[in-house]
Amino acid sequence: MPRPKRSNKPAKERTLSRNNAQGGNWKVIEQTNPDFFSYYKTQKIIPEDEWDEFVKALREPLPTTFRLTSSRPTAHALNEHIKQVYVPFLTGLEYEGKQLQPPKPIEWYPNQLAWQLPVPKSALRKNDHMRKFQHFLVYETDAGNISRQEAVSMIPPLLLDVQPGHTALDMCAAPGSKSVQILEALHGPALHAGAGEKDVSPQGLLIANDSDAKRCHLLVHQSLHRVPGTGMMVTNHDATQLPSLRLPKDDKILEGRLKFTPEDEREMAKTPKGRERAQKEYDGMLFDRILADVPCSGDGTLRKNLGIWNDWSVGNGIGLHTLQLRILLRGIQLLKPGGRLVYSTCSMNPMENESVISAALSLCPEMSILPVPDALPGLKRRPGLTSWDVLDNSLKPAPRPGSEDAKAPDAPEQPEEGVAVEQDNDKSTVGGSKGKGKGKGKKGKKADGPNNVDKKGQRKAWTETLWPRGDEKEKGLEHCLRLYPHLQDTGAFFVCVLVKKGDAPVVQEKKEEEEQKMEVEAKAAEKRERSATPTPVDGQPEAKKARQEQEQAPVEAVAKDDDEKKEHIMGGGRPFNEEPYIYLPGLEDEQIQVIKDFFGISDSFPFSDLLVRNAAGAALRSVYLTSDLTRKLLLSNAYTRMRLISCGVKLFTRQDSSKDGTYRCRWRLNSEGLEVVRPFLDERRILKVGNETLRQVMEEVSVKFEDLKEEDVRERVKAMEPGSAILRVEKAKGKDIEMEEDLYLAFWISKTSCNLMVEKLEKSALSLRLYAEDVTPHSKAKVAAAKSAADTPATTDAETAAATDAVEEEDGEKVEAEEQVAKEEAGEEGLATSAAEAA
Ligand SMILES: C[S@@+](CC[C@H](N)C(=O)[O-])C[C@H]1O[C@@H](n2cnc3c(N)ncnc32)[C@H](O)[C@@H]1O
Repeated sequence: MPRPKRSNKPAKERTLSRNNAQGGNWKVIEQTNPDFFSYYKTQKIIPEDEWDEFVKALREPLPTTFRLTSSRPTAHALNEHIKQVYVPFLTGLEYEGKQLQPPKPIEWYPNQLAWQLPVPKSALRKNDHMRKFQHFLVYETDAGNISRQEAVSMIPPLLLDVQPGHTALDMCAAPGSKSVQILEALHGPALHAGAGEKDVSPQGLLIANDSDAKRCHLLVHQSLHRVPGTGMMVTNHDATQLPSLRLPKDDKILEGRLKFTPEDEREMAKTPKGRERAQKEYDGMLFDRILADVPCSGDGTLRKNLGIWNDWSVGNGIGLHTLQLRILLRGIQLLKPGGRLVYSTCSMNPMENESVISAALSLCPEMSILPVPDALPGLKRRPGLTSWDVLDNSLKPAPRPGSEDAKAPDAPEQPEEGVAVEQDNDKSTVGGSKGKGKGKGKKGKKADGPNNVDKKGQRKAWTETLWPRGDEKEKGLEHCLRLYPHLQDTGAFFVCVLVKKGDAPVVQEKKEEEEQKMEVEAKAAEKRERSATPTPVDGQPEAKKARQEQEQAPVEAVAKDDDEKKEHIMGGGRPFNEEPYIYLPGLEDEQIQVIKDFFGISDSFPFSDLLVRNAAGAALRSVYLTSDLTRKLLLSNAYTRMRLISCGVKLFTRQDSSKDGTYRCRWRLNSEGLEVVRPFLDERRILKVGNETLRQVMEEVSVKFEDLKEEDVRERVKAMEPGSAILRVEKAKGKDIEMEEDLYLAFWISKTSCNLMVEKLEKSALSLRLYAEDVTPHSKAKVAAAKSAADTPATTDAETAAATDAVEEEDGEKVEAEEQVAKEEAGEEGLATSAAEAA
């Protein structure tokens, strides 16, 4: 899009008109900050002759960017759909007298699977064609086929070069856009339709970690569910203290084990015999790939986080330097010899970038920077700095430890940890382990607090690692990548690719303090598990007895217990109140045997990798599948030690109805796990239907057997045993589209009717793609309600407004709605609900 003409008005007015143009009513922010400009001019981050262009770009709104979930079978078809349908549809448009540009592929993104749309938000909302496209983006995002992500934020995972089979760690992962990219890479590249089946479960492992528990849950529900993987785990540690995880030297020691008990954990951590056993039986886990996308001051996000213009200070970056360095150093310890680590920030400040890298390289001679000049052809980048100044908040040289300046009584104190910003997703939030909250560390001029004095009550000196050491050229710091807004109309970013020598010695750091913390966790877990596990009766094994009792008990009651506030387990000084993960005894478990028979699951399915999340270790509500490697980890480390928030793929969910007698198997296949389990199923639960039936079940909440239009489908459904099934549509046809790949959807067959078991938004996305409109009952009801409430003139307005609101909601509100859908749409009860909904 041609940029709106810049006027010569002062910055304040310019900002106001920009906000109005975007349809917002934010408070006016002056897009200027003299300290910011002087600081970066002094640091010479931009050549003199590019400065004005750089500043101009910083003041422009950021274009919309998105990428396709490359590992999904639909990726290429959807990309073609954008090219063939939407690009022509969005070409030649005008808005307020200006030409609007259609989306264009991001040049350097592999396989042209990422796009940039340089159109102001107001045009997206108000131009009819653009609004339709926005609608499409919203639904495909909710369905997990598209991720809205800042272009430069896509770079670190690409340079990490993750391959299927790798073990990867994302140290600061929330909200998760880069973790999703890593998972996609673990899956391997998407296959073009018709290229045949591929293993849908990613090889290898990703541990996505974040120190903020709430953000960890966001990570699970908002991001990782897009690329369900049996080798995915989410943990909640301070990345500077990530524990070394054990892996068994010989798998035999895991035989017959269903969990790693807190007693095991305590023994291994505490007693000499236990330590000896740990050394004999286990290795510490190291990773092939590590991403350290650390909390940072975020001034690279100025184009969308306008508040940074006001809040920016030298101290914000300096205050995060030590935390960033400590995270990087822990990452280096956990990296395999020969492995690759990518360090990145959305900050332009050398205090958070080159100085961190330089210090780490001085401390870790086994590491070096990998030059990547040929990676991502088309990406414009600038080299890393090899010299910089450490300045205080008055932009004067800061006192270097040991220098005369530092000893002076009026030497400025080092700022505390500052404001950390997260760069991804359109809604930005302030993140950071410490230094959260605006204003903290601002201007770095707080009065002496406990953090600014050492144990002897002396003022803390500035950190030596902030300063360049003079060997930055030899260290190859110019091989770092600096991405700036004026180069390709993006945000700013810093990326450095580091590699560890293949023959580097392995350092398994073990802090006593860390072990003590783990012991406290283990004790608390033990206590909690004891109180949650029913006492054994009649000499039966605990888990079996528990399972039998629980099976007889009404599930509602169990569910209620599960939901009750759980005991907090303190770990690292922070609460940890997650349920344990316990493996089921494979086919020895009665429920799993029922599931196997009902769905016709082949013997080659890894039944021993199925687990549950409850202290009783019984199949009560959900059954998950993990990879073999995940299983080894979970059976060698207590979940409390791992601070495990989530792992594996939810395959089966218990489906209860008032008429339980109707169903031999009360378990339904989860949409999320469908692709994982499908290759192991025989034909008994697969219902092949044509386009007519597909349209029917898309339009109705539930369809009675006798109303099914396709006769053969009607007969087949009647003959099938009630319960969960999979709908298969070969080459589904819609308005102007014929899908190349077969469509598989979770389905439910009750006694007299049947219905889809797909999340509402996912159903809407599919409908839009197939029929170019949302034909689902959910959308109809919503639009009707919106129409009558607001007397909205056009259907599309209401739909788009609702959809736009949905994407702009806080991430946390977009949680998976499957259970609710299941309750509403399943069986006879579902019919009643749907009737009410339709009414
Ligand atoms: C820049 S954001 C990460 C963005 C993420 N990589 C993505 O692509 O979506 C930084 C994250 O670091 C987390 N964080 C802050 N301090 C941390 C620490 N000490 N250990 C681990 N995570 C930390 C914050 O909660 C925040 O989610």
